[in-house]
Amino acid sequence: MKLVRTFGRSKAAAAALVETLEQRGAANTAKVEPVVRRILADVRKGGDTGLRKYAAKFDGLAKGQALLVSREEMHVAWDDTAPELQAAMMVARGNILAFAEAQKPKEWTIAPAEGVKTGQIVRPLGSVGCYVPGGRYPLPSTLLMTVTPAQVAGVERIVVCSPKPARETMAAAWLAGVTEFYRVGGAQAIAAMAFGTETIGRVDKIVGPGNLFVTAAKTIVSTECGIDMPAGPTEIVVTSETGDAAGIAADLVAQAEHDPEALAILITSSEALAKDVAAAVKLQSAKNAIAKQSLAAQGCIFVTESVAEARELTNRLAPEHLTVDAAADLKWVRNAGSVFVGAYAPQSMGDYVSGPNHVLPTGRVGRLRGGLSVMDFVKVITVQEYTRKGLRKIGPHAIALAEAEGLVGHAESVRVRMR
Ligand SMILES: NC(=O)c1ccc[n+]([C@@H]2O[C@H](COP(=O)([O-])OP(=O)(O)OC[C@H]3O[C@@H](n4cnc5c(N)ncnc54)[C@H](O)[C@@H]3O)[C@@H](O)[C@H]2O)c1
Ligand SMILES: N[C@H](CO)Cc1c[nH]c[nH+]1
Ligand SMILES: [Zn+2]
Repeated sequence: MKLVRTFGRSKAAAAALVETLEQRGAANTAKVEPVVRRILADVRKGGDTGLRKYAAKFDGLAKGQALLVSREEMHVAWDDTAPELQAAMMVARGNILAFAEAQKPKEWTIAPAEGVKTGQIVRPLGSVGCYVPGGRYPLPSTLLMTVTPAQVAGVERIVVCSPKPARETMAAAWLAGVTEFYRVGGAQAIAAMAFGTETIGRVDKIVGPGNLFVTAAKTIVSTECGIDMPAGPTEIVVTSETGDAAGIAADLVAQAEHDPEALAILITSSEALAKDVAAAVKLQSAKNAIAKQSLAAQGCIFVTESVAEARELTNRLAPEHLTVDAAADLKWVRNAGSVFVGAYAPQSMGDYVSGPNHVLPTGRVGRLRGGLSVMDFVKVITVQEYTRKGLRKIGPHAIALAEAEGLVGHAESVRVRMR
């Protein structure tokens, strides 16, 4: 990992690096945009034919192979899964379910004046597409993380797309009760869910993580289909003064192993911790080819002049995963997808079993929102109800505002009911 001091002689270089990191999300999308646009256009025009062409090219889909993964295939996959893994999936699903239930927005009503009721009702989306990555590793955990909150929200039609689905992913689908699962991935799967094909009906919203191609495709289709957020190649920032070097290094290596494009960063004002973590990362990543590649390409350790500067830089980067030393640190955290507190909270626990979602914003979108949640699968619709008395009470204020805006029709629509 590159060691970068934010003061002294390397101050300018550090500032330039931070700017590059800030622009990384958009720059990465731009790199793959031409090829992704071509795939999207081909699937939009060619439907199943276009989809199959790319699924065969990138993921080895056989000619004539069914796109739909049958319930029977999922059942066989579940039966072939080792009991320990079945148990792990059940624990993960239970915790994700409980967390999503707790997060579900509530319906409520208030009375701003006598005879006036305002409130909100909560309704599920009609249909969603859950993208489950399957390029480098099968991610059954992502199937549980995307499908479960959609079910808690009450979404009627839940579609899953995953390229060359592994037995473990199909087993997770069985556990979650998935009924519409297609063995397609990449930008072509995003196109199919956004535009529809003969086999795959379009959905209202696409959620889930993926590599650069998937993330760029989601961003492009977002003008005509809802999306959750860019949840692209994994990012980790550890901001620590007192952490344990071996544990910090293990988290950096773990998240770096997702993708050569993954981003792993330590921010500290402690020169000694920086050096210890650098040495531990070198050792721990020695046999992990992908982690080694991403750490060499993007990994860096910022040594800041002060603790305050370390915190400010962390919020500027708005990372997907953030680890801090202690609960007191939560006070200064403003931007992050998910926060892990203390030496005994490996980020991998959040990836699998804690319950909060592991589908998290990348590319500094942590400035705008947290991870995927049940809120992504519902609409909060406001409601307002008046009695004649209520209208007479606050109607004149609406008339005053309407007249100030010159909207005489608005004013009259209130006045006519007050007579
Ligand atoms: N941010 C999050 O919440 C989060 C969560 C889990 C995983 N991830 C990320 O998801 C990603 C998973 O990536 P993956 O590659 O393993 O699986 P993936 O399913 O995202 O991508 C595989 C697909 O990429 C497409 N593809 C590959 N090479 C291509 C090319 N040259 N041209 C066009 N399309 C091409 C193929 O269609 C293939 O189906 C990783 O980057 C990981 O870090 C992020
Ligand atoms: N760390 C990933 C999010 O960036 C999620 C994941 C799934 N499996 C293992 N990890
Ligand atoms: Zn992970």
